[in-house]
Amino acid sequence: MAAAAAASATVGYDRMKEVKEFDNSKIGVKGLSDSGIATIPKFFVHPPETLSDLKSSSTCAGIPVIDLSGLKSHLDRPKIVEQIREAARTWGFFQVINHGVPVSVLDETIAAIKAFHEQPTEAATWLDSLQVWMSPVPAKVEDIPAVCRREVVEWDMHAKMVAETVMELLCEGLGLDSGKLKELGYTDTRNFLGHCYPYCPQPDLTLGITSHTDYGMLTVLLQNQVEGLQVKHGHEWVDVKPLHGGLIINIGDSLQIISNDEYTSAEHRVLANSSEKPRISIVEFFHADNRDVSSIHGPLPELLSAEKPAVYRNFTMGEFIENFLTKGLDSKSLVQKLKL
Ligand SMILES: O=C(O)CCC(=O)C(=O)O
Ligand SMILES: [Fe+2]
Repeated sequence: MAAAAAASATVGYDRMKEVKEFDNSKIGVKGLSDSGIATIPKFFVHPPETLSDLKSSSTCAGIPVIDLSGLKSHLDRPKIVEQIREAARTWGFFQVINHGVPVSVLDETIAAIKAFHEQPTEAATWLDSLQVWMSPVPAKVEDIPAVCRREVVEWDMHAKMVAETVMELLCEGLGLDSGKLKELGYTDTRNFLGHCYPYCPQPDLTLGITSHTDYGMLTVLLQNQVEGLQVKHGHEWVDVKPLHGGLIINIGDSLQIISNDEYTSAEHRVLANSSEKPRISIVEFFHADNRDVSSIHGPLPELLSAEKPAVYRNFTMGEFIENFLTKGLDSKSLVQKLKL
């Protein structure tokens, strides 16, 4: 990581040794936070270039909020399709409200993930996560921690339903049949992350998650009422204000490519948490079906014409997986690699 390079440049400072000692101590970041430390260990400090613009610089109201209640009436559907299309094109990030998932389910899911993280852990960054593969190789239910098992399984079902609704609208926004993207199997390849960002005493020196784009098709994100998520819009970082009852949707790199740049994946990051309350976020990623590494994806032929030629070359699922394994959360690496 860049932080490693910057920190290890300090003469006489052995970052790796300190990281190792910290790992061996089994205290974890949550343990540090709970112990009431006033300063964070040096190896967490990010380089000046990442720390210089942490504050949101934007004066805009925030990412678009789209009310899905009108879907019950067929008359409102074209208006909602247009709102989703515009948000996916210009922001790559939006919130949906009245999505059909009861607010009590959102609250229970957040409470369960919080309870999971209140158990003793050894997290090694300002972010601690529970990760569960839901499909195509689902975790055995017994493998999901008992404290949040029921809620994780239930959340997966709701997140899938919301993703399906939004994907249908996104298809229509591209002028395609509403089931077109489902053919790519995105609901069959999904993983669940239950993040916890403990209180950080020096939030100006580090980050929860560094800037990245999600690399799948679509992400459904549920957060509690603690701020921290920021989205890049143009050259500005915009705070995503918690909206009780809302769900955040963002476009991943794969969908940017498949839509031939009609939709965009936006860079986002999470600040270290300056609030005493832990920040909880629950993220479900939907990917194109990754079971067959030889399967080929790329800009949908239906979207291409002489005026709109392909902006990306096709790729195999194997190439996609390899890119993730080597590049990790490197923003837009897939988009850049495949650009013609
Ligand atoms: O915690 C959040 O709000 C965002 C997490 C995120 O961007 C990710 O897991 O990819
Ligand atoms: Fe992300």
